Amino acid sequence: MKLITAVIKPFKLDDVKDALKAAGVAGMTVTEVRGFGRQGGHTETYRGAEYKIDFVPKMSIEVVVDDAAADATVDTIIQAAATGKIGDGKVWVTDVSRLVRIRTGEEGGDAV
Ligand SMILES: Nc1ncnc2c1ncn2[C@@H]1O[C@H](COP(=O)(O)OP(=O)(O)OP(=O)(O)O)[C@@H](O)[C@H]1O
Repeated sequence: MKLITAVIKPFKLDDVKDALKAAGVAGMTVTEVRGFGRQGGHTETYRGAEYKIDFVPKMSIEVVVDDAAADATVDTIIQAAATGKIGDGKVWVTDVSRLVRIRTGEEGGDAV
């Protein structure tokens, strides 16, 4: 199992969610976060306000998928989240050692 974490522009959340659902992803977690990348020294506009260097509002997405689906899921997120402009975000992949569905006790791929 892989945990795919993506930090994206908030207005791209619906596009990414729709693309992931279309790709068959069974669930996801989203969190409002703030952060910065290499855009330091530049400005970004969010809801009409300009942010400089400091923490820019972003959405963090977490999706756990089978190993075989990880690369395609990353590609799906990139395609849906990209604007080509600075601050589009990042996506990274982490190994998951155990996944359990609390209701049934199912584990691993059965619990996705
Ligand atoms: N190294 C990192 N570790 C953790 N989170 C990061 C890292 N880099 C960026 N982020 C998160 O991703 C968000 C968007 O990053 P950003 O798109 O600015 O990355 P970048 O690599 O600087 O790319 P760009 O050149 O497009 O700005 C940041 O606001 C931050 O929340």
